[in-house]
Amino acid sequence: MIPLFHDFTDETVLVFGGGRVGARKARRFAREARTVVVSPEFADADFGDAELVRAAPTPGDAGEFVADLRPALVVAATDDPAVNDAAESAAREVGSLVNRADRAGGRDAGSVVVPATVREDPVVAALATGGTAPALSRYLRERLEDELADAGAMAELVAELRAELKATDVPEADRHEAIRAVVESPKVWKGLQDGTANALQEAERVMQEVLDD
Ligand SMILES: C[C@@]1(CC(=O)O)c2cc3[nH]c(cc4nc(cc5[nH]c(cc(n2)[C@H]1CCC(=O)O)[C@@](C)(CC(=O)O)[C@@H]5CCC(=O)O)C(CC(=O)O)=C4CCC(=O)O)c(CCC(=O)O)c3CC(=O)O
Ligand SMILES: NC(=O)C1=CN([C@@H]2O[C@H](COP(=O)(O)OP(=O)(O)OC[C@H]3O[C@@H](n4cnc5c(N)ncnc54)[C@H](O)[C@@H]3O)[C@@H](O)[C@H]2O)C=CC1
Repeated sequence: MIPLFHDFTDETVLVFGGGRVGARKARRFAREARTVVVSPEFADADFGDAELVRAAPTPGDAGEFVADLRPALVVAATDDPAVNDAAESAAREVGSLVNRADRAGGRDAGSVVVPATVREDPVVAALATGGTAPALSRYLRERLEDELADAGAMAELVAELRAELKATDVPEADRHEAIRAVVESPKVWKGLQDGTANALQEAERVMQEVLDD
């Protein structure tokens, strides 16, 4: 399986099932998408900004919600395999992506897995285990959170430096080398911990060293 990134801004995500798993998926997608959760009961859990619709669609009814909302993604997270099957068929009929929360293993095109995610905006890392060990994805995610703690600030710094360099007549190969030297510099990473001004100063020094060579 190959991870891809999908921008859900201005899209709709439809979740069937309001248990612990439905709540976790809803929280995740509601950060970015209009998210609607359909379920007869809602676990005493945080659903983020998702809209909750109290209903218990039969397998025959599930398609109506999909046809009405035309979601970019349908999440099948009920404890009823027949309803999850119907949610998947309905999603495929209208060309939506589908996430089967109740299935491990390989998937056909259009059937996606939700990875464990570390978010240090604008940096995002996704982890999965091919469905073999989701608890391991979770554990590795927790470990990576520390590792990536300053990555967002580094990305913003590099974006600034790239724009600056692109506006000069420094040859492309030298620009690339200078940027690589910045992201690999322990002193710049250290500077990010002490405040952006320090990091910027150190990055300018590292780049100058490369460009003077
Ligand atoms: C295939 C996949 C489909 C999908 O949901 O997209 C799937 C399927 C299943 N999960 C099951 C169980 C658990 N899942 C978790 C946790 C997470 N599961 C997530 C993703 C995925 N789970 C996809 C594969 C990802 C990969 O390849 O690694 C994460 C990463 C993302 C998220 O869900 O948000 C999130 C961690 C988020 C985080 O913390 O960062 C825990 C641990 C916990 O809850 O603490 C347990 C209990 C321990 C255990 O069983 O391992 C079961 C068995 C149910 C049963 O026993 O009946 C199935 C179905 C089956 O295996 O048949
Ligand atoms: N992907 C993952 O990370 C995990 C997946 N699972 C799988 O996901 C399923 C859901 O897990 P939990 O949330 O822990 O189960 P749960 O039993 O707590 O929640 C299931 C929810 O589905 C709702 N539901 C039942 N019939 C429905 C219908 N016709 N339409 C809409 N909603 C309906 C129930 O009211 C309940 O809120 C499990 O059966 C299991 O197969 C379980 C653990 C983790």
